[in-house]
Amino acid sequence: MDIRYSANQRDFKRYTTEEVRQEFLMENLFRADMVTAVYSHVDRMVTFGCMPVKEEVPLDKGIDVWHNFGTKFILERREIGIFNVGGAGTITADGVAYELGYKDCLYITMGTKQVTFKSQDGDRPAKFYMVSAPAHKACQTKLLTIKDANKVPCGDAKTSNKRTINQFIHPDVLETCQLSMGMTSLEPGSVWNTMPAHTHERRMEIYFYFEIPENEVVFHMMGEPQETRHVVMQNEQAIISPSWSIHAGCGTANYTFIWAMGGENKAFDDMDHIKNTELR
Ligand SMILES: O=C[C@H](O)[C@@H](O)CC(=O)C(=O)O
Ligand SMILES: [Zn+2]
Repeated sequence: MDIRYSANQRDFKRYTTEEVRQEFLMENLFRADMVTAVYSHVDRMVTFGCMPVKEEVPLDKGIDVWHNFGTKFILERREIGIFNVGGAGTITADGVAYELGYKDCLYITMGTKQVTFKSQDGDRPAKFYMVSAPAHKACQTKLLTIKDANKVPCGDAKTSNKRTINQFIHPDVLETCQLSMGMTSLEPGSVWNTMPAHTHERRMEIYFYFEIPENEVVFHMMGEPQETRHVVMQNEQAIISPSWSIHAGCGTANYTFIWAMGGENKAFDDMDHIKNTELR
């Protein structure tokens, strides 16, 4: 399994482009009938990707669970949030089947032994993007559609950041141990997410960019507010943001992204905003 040990903000200042990418960027998440997993030591958050084509693929396919997690099954002491960013598919969790269309989300509780993924049509495979956090109690496994999400319109076309934050796995919608996840959609002509940028010392965050049109990219900004770097990201790539790092992006076209957070608290608005003019 791809393991990322936490990098600190002092050494980060001296990283080359390649070192920044190796440390934080996650590529090739969706490989046919495989599970890709990246274990980050930042809050022990694990990012998974699975694209079932011909097979029904178990979450632990190709993963030595005892070696990497020290448990008998992956969700023995973990919870997970899953978004489908591909064709229609089915997730089966301990015998219960959940149908997920495009952009539907499933939260699966700690204690779930068997999780498998299947596509309805292998020619239009489902793509399951997932983030898992350590958990300490069982919550309710729940399917959340875009209709169930708490919608927060924000930004403005004048500042090129008109967008809707869809809060799916969020305290107002669903109880979890520490995971929160949602999806932010930018309107055509709006390309900036987040600004003004923020950090949240008490949580880490992972961004997964998708719906980036062909030949377009997103310049993802990271680093301490006064020591920023950018990572040029392509469609369906994800990036880790430690608590000390801003996380904001500017696309060469509009796009959508899924954010996932874990750490000390679940208070969505617990952010330390940085004035645009104070960034360096
Ligand atoms: O801590 C919260 C996260 O960074 C995102 O929800 C921000 C976001 O989706 C946006 O403003 O575009
Ligand atoms: Zn954030």
